[in-house]
Amino acid sequence: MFTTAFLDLPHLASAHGCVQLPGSKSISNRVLLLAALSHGTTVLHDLLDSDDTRVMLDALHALGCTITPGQVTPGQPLHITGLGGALPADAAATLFLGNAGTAMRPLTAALAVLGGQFEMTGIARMYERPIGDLVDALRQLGCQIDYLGTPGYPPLKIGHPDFAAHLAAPIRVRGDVSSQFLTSLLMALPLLARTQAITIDVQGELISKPYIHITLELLARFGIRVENHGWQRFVIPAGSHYQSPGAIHVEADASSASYFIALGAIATGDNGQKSIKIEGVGLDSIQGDIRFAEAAQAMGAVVTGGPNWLQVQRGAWPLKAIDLDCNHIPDAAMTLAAMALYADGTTTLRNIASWRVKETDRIAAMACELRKLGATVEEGADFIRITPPASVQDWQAASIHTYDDHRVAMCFSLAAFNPAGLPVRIEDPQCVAKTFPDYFEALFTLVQPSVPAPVICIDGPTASGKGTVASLVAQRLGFALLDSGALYRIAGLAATRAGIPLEAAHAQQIADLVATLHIVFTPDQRVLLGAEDISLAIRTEAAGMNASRVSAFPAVRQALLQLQRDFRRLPGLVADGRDMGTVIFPDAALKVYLSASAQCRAERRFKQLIDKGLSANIADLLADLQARDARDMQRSAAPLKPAEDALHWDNHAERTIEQAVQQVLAWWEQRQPFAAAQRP
Ligand SMILES: Nc1ncnc2c1ncn2[C@@H]1O[C@H](COP(=O)(O)OP(=O)(O)OP(=O)(O)O)[C@@H](O)[C@H]1O
Ligand SMILES: Nc1ccn([C@@H]2O[C@H](COP(=O)(O)O)[C@@H](O)[C@H]2O)c(=O)n1
Repeated sequence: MFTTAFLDLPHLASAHGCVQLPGSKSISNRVLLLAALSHGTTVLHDLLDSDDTRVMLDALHALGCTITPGQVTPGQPLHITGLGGALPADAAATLFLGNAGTAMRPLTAALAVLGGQFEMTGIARMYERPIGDLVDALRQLGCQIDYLGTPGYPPLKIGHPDFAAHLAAPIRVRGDVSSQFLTSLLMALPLLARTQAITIDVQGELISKPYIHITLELLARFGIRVENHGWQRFVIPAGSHYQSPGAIHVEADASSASYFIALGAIATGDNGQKSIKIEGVGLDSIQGDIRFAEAAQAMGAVVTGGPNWLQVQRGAWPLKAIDLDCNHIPDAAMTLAAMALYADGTTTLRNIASWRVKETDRIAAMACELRKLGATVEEGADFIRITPPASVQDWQAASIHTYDDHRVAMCFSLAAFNPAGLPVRIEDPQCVAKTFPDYFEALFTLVQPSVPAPVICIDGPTASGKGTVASLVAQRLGFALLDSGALYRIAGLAATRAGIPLEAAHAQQIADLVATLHIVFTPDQRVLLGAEDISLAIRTEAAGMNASRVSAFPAVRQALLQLQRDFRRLPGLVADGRDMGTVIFPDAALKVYLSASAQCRAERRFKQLIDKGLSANIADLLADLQARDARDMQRSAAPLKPAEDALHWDNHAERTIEQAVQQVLAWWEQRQPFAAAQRP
């Protein structure tokens, strides 16, 4: 997951390939709660691991469920032993539910029915998301729920219920604000239906019926067969009780599929040879958002599918503008707003009032961000109308504010295919953690940029600070990192171990050896040669000197050339070394040359070694680094020198690491088209 302040998507040209989607959030949090309320142990396969499922799991732990392993682990099922429909009389807990509506609402209902002393808390936005209609419905039953802040909104305090004389009458709940209120009652009230049927009457037109469909399907898997009377009355039969189904497989998230369906419609090109294959969810999905596929088809996508997969290609281009009631696909409909940027006219999405009370006011958010890109947008209480930028010149490079809303972030990644060749900046990209933590990584495996991914080169002599600065710049931008010196160090180490003299006469032998090496840089910055961790072995001063010797051989440099260029990937690369800007990436978007006096560098290296617990002597270090400088600068092959277009930073003794990092980032920012004025 990208945890950077922003993520710059370079302009993207096309897409194709296969993506395996993470589990559905709606299904994951429902089955977690249903398993927790049941008798017996449920084995859950393919659960989503995200912010919203994590808060649910934490809450269930706090309530006393046995859960192994303690968290969602890729490829491993999760075993959850339920509470058997009851809590100890003295049950008490404060539950933090973040911004997860699928946790706050159903847990509130279940705990209000089970009784205890609970505080239901979350982040600030959760306290702006209404829950009053659910609380009113639960109070009709005799549940004890108090508001701890603004009436009608979390945080809440739950006590022990008094059901005397309340169960016989139908429970009334509004269905026109959020279908989660009805879902919550449908999941909680079977706990009271052992001896008598419970009836729920929906007030107003029920919105988002497909989500209720998911709830009913999953309830049936856990032994609760609810009668559905025309989506206005639901009856939980007497004698209902939760029973674990044993094992459940969670479908991939149909809402998450919408971004990749849109990607196929927008970016697979006209010749019909490329496509996006989506695995984990098919046209027979129980999730309502699968009907996004129909909306995408109406806009021109060619969608085929089977039981557990979808395949999408571009059909009509430009896409066709549509006018659609989106009540049945409220979440995925946001993706249509992004597709509307590529349509042949004005697209209107109607009946989406629920957008106003989601993670953010989504109508306002989408309107604001689409306008930044150059679209003309009209918004109403329950609709949005989008006209794409009138011409290529009307597109603007935008820094997209994401409002802590995963769907805003994912939708606007699609704007990187704009016809104007502009990059798109996604602010706070880690908001996708709510449902799809690795969304951008998945996207990057499918897309091709219109020009090679951007590179920032940081060259300079030994101990000038390049490695330190490059690593921090890469972290802040979410870019990959190439420590090219490590490759020469590995070459020197491998040759020495193989007994090959580090002399020009053996250069080809060393180069041949280098070509056979299996080198891996791990995400936690360890270096593996085959299975061996050589991170420390290559960091000695002797290894640096050997690297300097082998690096003077053109054959060795040639053997490492493509390996270095292969580090270039989306969203970008920071490369440090001696010839990054002059030889390896001559087209780099930014080249920086770091320098510092030999004395300053020797002192820094001395401190670095002492801090690592290694013995060192400044005079020896100074002599060594001067020898290395001389060899690196004087060799004929790719000598150390600033690229002609490099920017210089004197990293002298008075300057801090952070100053150097800020300077490089400032130079980088100057080359980006995102106007600071756009940011709210
Ligand atoms: N202003 C600064 N900028 C960068 N590094 C600094 C600075 N001040 C102190 N240092 C320290 O200098 C030491 C040397 O830095 P670093 O290892 O990044 O250099 P390098 O140029 O990559 O060296 P080499 O090419 O030998 O790998 C590190 O311990 C780093 O923390
Ligand atoms: N692009 C590069 C990088 C490094 N070298 C040589 O390797 C030696 C070790 O590099 P460090 O950055 O890890 O200290 C260095 O002294 C250079 O001789 C190179 O030639 N080209």
